[in-house]
Amino acid sequence: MSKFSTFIIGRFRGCGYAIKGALILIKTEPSIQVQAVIAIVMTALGFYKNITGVEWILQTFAIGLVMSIEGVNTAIEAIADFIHPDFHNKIGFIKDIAAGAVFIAAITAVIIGCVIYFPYLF
Ligand SMILES: Nc1ncnc2c1ncn2[C@@H]1O[C@H](COP(=O)(O)OP(=O)(O)OP(=O)(O)O)[C@@H](O)[C@H]1O
Repeated sequence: MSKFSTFIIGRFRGCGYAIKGALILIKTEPSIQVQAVIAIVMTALGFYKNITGVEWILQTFAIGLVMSIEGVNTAIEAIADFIHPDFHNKIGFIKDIAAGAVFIAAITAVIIGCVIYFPYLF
C-alpha cells in the first residue's frame, strides 16, 4: 500500500474515533446533553428570528466553543480520576481550572447570544 493510501486510511480511522468520542460525550455527559438541547433551541430561534449570516456564524461558533471545551473538560476530569482517584488538592485545582475554562466559554456564548437577539426583541 502506498504512503498516500496509508495516510488517507489513517485520517478516516482518526475521524471514526473522533465521531465515536463525540457520540460518547452526547450519550453519557449530562452537561453536554443540556448544552445540546440549548444548541437545538438556539438554532430553532435563529430560524424563527431569521438571523443574518454573520449572526449564524457567531451563534454556531459560540455553540461549538462551549461544547468542545466541555468535552476537553470531561477528558481532563477522566484523566484526573484515572491517575489519582483519591482526594488531592492538586486534582481539585486541575478540575477547578478546567471547569473555569468552560465557564469562560459559557459566559462568552451568553454575551454573543444577547448581542444577537436583543435587537430582535427590543
Ligand atoms: N479527587 C479530588 N480531589 C480534590 N478535589 C476534587 C476531587 N474530585 C473532585 N474535586 C472537586 O470537586 C469538583 C467537582 O468535581 P467533579 O469531578 O465531580 O466534576 P463535576 O464538575 O461535577 O463534573 P461532572 O458533573 O462532569 O462529573 C472539582 O472541581 C474539585 O473542586
